Amino acid sequence: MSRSAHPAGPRHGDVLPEGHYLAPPSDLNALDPKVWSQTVSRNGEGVVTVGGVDVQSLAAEFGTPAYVMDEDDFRARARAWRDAFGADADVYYAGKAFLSKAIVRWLHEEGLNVDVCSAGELHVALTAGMPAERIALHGNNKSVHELEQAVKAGVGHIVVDSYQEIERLAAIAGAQGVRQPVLIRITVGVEAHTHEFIATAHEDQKFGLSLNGGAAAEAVRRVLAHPASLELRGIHSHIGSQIFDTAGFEVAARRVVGLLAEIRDEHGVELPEIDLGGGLGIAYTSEDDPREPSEIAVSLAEIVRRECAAANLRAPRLSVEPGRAIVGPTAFTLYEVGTVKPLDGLRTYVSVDGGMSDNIRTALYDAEYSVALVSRTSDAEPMLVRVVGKHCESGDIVVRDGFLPADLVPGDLIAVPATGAYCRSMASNYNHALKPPVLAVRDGSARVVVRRETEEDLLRLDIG
Ligand SMILES: Cc1ncc(COP(=O)(O)O)c(C=O)c1O
Ligand SMILES: N[C@@H](CCCC[NH3+])C(=O)O
Repeated sequence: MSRSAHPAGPRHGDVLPEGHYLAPPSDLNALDPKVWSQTVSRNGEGVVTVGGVDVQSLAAEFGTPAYVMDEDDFRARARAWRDAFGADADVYYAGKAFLSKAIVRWLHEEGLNVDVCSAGELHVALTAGMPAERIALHGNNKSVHELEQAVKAGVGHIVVDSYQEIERLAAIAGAQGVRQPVLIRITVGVEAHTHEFIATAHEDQKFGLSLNGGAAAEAVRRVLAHPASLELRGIHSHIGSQIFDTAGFEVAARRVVGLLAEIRDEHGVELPEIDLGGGLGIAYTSEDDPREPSEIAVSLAEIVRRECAAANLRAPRLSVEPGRAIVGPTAFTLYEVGTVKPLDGLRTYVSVDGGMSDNIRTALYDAEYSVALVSRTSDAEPMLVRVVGKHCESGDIVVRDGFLPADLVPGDLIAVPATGAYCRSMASNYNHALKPPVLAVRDGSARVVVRRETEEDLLRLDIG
């Protein structure tokens, strides 16, 4: 998420302030396949199409703003993870990135499991038909209600995150006469190279039980003290999100296997599973270089195999929990331009009909995004733009720095790619904005999988 310094690039007129880090792209009409989903292209008229449907038709039929999801691309990415990890591993899609009934059905069909972290996500996953044993429940402060629902449904794993939760869950499972399979979430002490707010394996934060401080080993003792109601299946580690450098995962894998060996030595049990979490980064701009799932699968499996052999342990079953890497690149947000406001010597502000209510990531994490004019092509010079929303907030920024053609006018459609993850799921009703719909597009047809909110929806909760 850090901005990389760019060497003094080509200058186009005076569009780029002196010393600016970003260079204009050589072709403003090009759609970099790194940041756009696989079926996106331009048709003969220069209009962008996805899944065989052009964005003008989408805007005319469904309105803007809208999240437009490429179903084939989603399925292909889900399958790529499934295939990369193979039959000896499980891939849990992290539902927090974006969850809906359609997504759950696609995951089910493609052979993936789901990780949920609230009763709400659990409800969606179960309602859409995901078998409970293929669901894992996470959370650092799961309520009694959430634990009861999960045990009652028969979820495959509950990932425990505190001593108090171990006791709570043991009591709940005991009361239901269930022996609940659990994993223990540990913090392995890795400083993941990502934004502070989304790094989760360093010591000073709320998730997990510390390996170095001994809390992880103590949690193992406490879970094993409830053999009738808790079945300790393994250890879980998640080091953070939007990570490109895989060294952190490798260190985590080594440390998790190290704990398995300590557990074997202290308790005489070999735990059969480990989960190394999610967190693989995606390309938000052409400068990002994510790794393929197949590379990650090979290196993680190899490290686990090697470390287990060295510790004389049977290799445990491996799980991973990618969210962003599956759904992030599959969708773009389609907006209509409302105003174009050039500020001399600075940049041009382009206001769209959405904003921080449909994409909070720029304001929250200083995240970078790309943007393109999608309703036509243009030969005009590039102009440096900031794409902003319509909220009462100067930090209401969707794309901090991007280039659009200088002949951009109100009514043009622009799109921000790679908004499939953590945009709709973190959307808000700030200023009573109506959350946009999610459209699934495939084989020349589009359908609404999550409808646009209406003003009636806003009033439904407001009982006066
Ligand atoms: C426990 C856990 N698993 C999986 C994920 C998914 O992360 P990502 O969407 O970065 O793959 C997260 C979010 O960071 C998480 O907290
Ligand atoms: N919501 C974050 C990532 C946190 C993932 C959940 N632990 C993002 O948009 O990048």
